[in-house]
Amino acid sequence: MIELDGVSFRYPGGETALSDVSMRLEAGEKVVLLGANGSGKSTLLRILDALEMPQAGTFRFRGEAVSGRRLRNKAWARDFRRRVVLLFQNPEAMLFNPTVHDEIAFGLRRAGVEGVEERVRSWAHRLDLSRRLSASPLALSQGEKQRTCLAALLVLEPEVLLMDEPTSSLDPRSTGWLVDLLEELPATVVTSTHNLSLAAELGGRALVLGEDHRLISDQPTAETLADTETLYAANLMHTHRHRHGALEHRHYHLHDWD
Ligand SMILES: Nc1ncnc2c1ncn2[C@@H]1O[C@H](COP(=O)(O)OP(=O)(O)OP(=O)(O)O)[C@@H](O)[C@H]1O
Repeated sequence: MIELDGVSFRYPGGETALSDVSMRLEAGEKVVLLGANGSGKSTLLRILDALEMPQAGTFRFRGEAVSGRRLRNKAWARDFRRRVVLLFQNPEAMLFNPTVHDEIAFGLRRAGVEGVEERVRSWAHRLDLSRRLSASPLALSQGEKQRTCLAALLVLEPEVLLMDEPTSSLDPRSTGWLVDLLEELPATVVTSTHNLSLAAELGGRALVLGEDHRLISDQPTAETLADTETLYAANLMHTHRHRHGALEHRHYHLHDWD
């Protein structure tokens, strides 16, 4: 469903953000994207959402090359944007409607879909937002904002859901709920995180970006988590000194904070 071949990307005037990345995602796969700060996770998600175009390599969606020229075709772009959606790291970037209800309804109204009201209520219920439908999105807590953004995307019933560090503003209950939702969702899902303790729950397959912006590992998540060499190389693990009384020794530690 998604194919990247030799994709490299550099922001205007910036350093390389992605280097020679190739991978394939099948429909319905749940994949976790791991990498240290600055390794290129957000950039990769932005390319998969066609917000950035790689300077080298190709991105194919359902067998078709995604290019600037294709996106200038309004009907093609509208169809792509309904099928592939991205939950930004910062939910504020996505919220601009006066109420939570309008926020969730926005994409449906724009797409001219039938039964807007019923769909909005159903997703608000699934995301525990029913009591907040008339609130301003700006008056919500971070976790509620995140869930509102997610409802606004899921109501479109996308084929591909891309999520950039979604757990950073969620408390344990909401995180548990997100993990359960992922299990039920038929969509292909790519979730970025540097929280290794959640990786296995977010996807059965793990892609790891190294600090050189290359894809350094693509294997089942359980194998990645046991692969200390790769985790160390990706700077997802470190050693530090411990003191127990007069004794000092070194431990390996996973970087599992958000
Ligand atoms: N808008 C931008 N302009 C210039 N350089 C950028 C821009 N956004 C990101 N970069 C650079 O591209 C590289 C990859 O950044 P990216 O945000 O994709 O990494 P990340 O893995 O998502 O990091 P984090 O875990 O901190 O969110 C970094 O070196 C970063 O400084």
